Amino acid sequence: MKPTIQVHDKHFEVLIAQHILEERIADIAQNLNEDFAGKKPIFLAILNGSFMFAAQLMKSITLDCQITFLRVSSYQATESTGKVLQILGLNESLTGRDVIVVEDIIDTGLTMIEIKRQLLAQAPASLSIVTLFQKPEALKQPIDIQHVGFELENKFVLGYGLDYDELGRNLADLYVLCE
Ligand SMILES: O=P(O)(O)OC[C@H]1O[C@H](OP(=O)(O)OP(=O)(O)O)[C@H](O)[C@@H]1O
Ligand SMILES: Nc1nc2[nH]cnc2c(=O)[nH]1
Repeated sequence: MKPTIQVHDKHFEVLIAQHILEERIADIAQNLNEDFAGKKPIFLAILNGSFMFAAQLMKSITLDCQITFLRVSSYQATESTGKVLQILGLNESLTGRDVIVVEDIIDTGLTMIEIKRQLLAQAPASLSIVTLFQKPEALKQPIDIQHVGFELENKFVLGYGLDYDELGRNLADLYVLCE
């Protein structure tokens, strides 16, 4: 039996070890270095979950580039419009820039679809999406993602920046909820 850890009331086991995650992140960085050779992209890392992925990715990026950290807040605007997602912390103009959005996970895809819509309104030269994890079966609408680190089954995961009720973000491996 695999060893498990407990976070709050739930048990998790290792799904992907740190060294595998970090080898794949180095490959993604290499692809980005090639895709954006001669350009000065701006990386937009979506907090909180992407902090560990973004830090590891940037260590292998050799381009002249900027990085900035955004938060998205979703709140109930009115009963009729339902959930509204607002991007916070974006002070730079993205017009004419090569923008690379860095996410930890795309699950239903609804967060990323809305982030994309708002960023495209600023007329960037290009908009690329990089996510460490994606759950293809959970996607609610098709979405163009340029770089995916790992495709996962539709199960709750934890660690490497991702939380369960705010705990577990500091775990160096990726864990999955035990069945
Ligand atoms: O594809 P979706 O179903 O929309 O889910 C993906 C979103 O969920 C996570 O963020 P979360 O809201 O948990 O915030 P956090 O990054 O601060 O943990 C993740 O970082 C994505 O932003
Ligand atoms: N921690 C965590 N956050 C998520 N946000 C969307 N999907 C997930 C998931 O599987 N785990």
